[in-house]
Amino acid sequence: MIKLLKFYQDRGIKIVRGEGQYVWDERNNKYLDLHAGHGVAFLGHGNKIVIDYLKKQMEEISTLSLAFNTPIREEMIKELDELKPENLDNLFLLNSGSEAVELALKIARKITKRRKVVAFKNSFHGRSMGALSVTWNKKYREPFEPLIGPVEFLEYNNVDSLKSITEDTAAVIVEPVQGEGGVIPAKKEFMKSLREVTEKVNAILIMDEVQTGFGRTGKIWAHQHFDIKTDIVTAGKAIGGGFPVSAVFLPDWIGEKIEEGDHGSTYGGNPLAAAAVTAACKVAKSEKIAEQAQKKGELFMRILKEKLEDYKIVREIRGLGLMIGIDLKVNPSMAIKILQDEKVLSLKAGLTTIRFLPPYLITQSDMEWASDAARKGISETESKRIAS
Ligand SMILES: Cc1ncc(COP(=O)(O)O)c(C=O)c1O
Repeated sequence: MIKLLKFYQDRGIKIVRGEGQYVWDERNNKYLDLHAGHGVAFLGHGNKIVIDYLKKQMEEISTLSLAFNTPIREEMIKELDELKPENLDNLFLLNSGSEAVELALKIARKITKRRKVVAFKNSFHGRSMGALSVTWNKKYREPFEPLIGPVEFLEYNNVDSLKSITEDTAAVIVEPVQGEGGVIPAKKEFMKSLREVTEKVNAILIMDEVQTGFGRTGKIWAHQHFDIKTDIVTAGKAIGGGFPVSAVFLPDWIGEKIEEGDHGSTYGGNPLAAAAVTAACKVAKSEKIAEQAQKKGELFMRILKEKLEDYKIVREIRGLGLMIGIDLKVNPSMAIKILQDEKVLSLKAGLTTIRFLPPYLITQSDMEWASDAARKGISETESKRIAS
């Protein structure tokens, strides 16, 4: 029988359906889903508006090249206009976060006519060749070298390290909160300095908001926490309400220099993706998802701190909005497994962090459930460590 390659460790359960912040396995066990398909299901599973838009679009027309116009794309543009990052009035749609990063890197090279890209230690930007080149983890990169270069990795949150950004830098790519790298929020002075330096040397600042974007951190765009404007924003995951779609936002001064043939995609901006994004925007506005993420994130963090901070193996509980990491002094895999046994799905970040990426629908009792499950996972990990 043909084998489906997964590239991820199998979690040992078969999920058959999802609704809101919950999923169910084949034995009808209910789980709180703080994994959310690597953060995609921020609007919850099976959002009614997203489903209705997709069904209708499927019936009307599901595929149509960008060479032709169609009403759903016009509707999407109208909806997205109120949510787009400030000054970034040009949009290209693709299908995954990595593809959005690829396009951003291509554009930076074309516009600046420079080659070097600066990224940061612990960064994650995807696994296609360009995106992988600016991803920090050597384990992901080394088997595929030589990658696209030159790339220089600087210390994240270290203003001094920004001196290496010079007139030969085409672009700097940064996550406002490093996700895969360990849920590490950027410091305000770091982001402000990064903006200043890139402006000074005319390097393009690419804000990779694939994980942080669309409300998760308590603002529609996480870089808004730092009162800065950026040159390019890449988005993905949450923006399609579960449908695979990504986006690159650009300002006019870059958009004007893009020519026919510079990029393209068979599926990019297809009517189904446009329908999904339109619906997601409607939900984002009517449900005020960013405000909810901010309030709920603060509450969740408080509950987690109360219940977990006293454990010796807990180094730090940190995050922004509903992007939360419990950083341990040890490998978190056993705790993540115990969380799953307690019917709470979470994921690993970096080498030592338990990561929660909840749907915005999470309630206080869900938070208590997750915190109690985390306490069990952490206390058992701690006792096992003491015993060994
Ligand atoms: C910040 C960031 N950029 C890019 C990506 C790659 O996205 P995708 O897996 O959709 O290609 C991810 C995925 O986790 C991400 O977190």
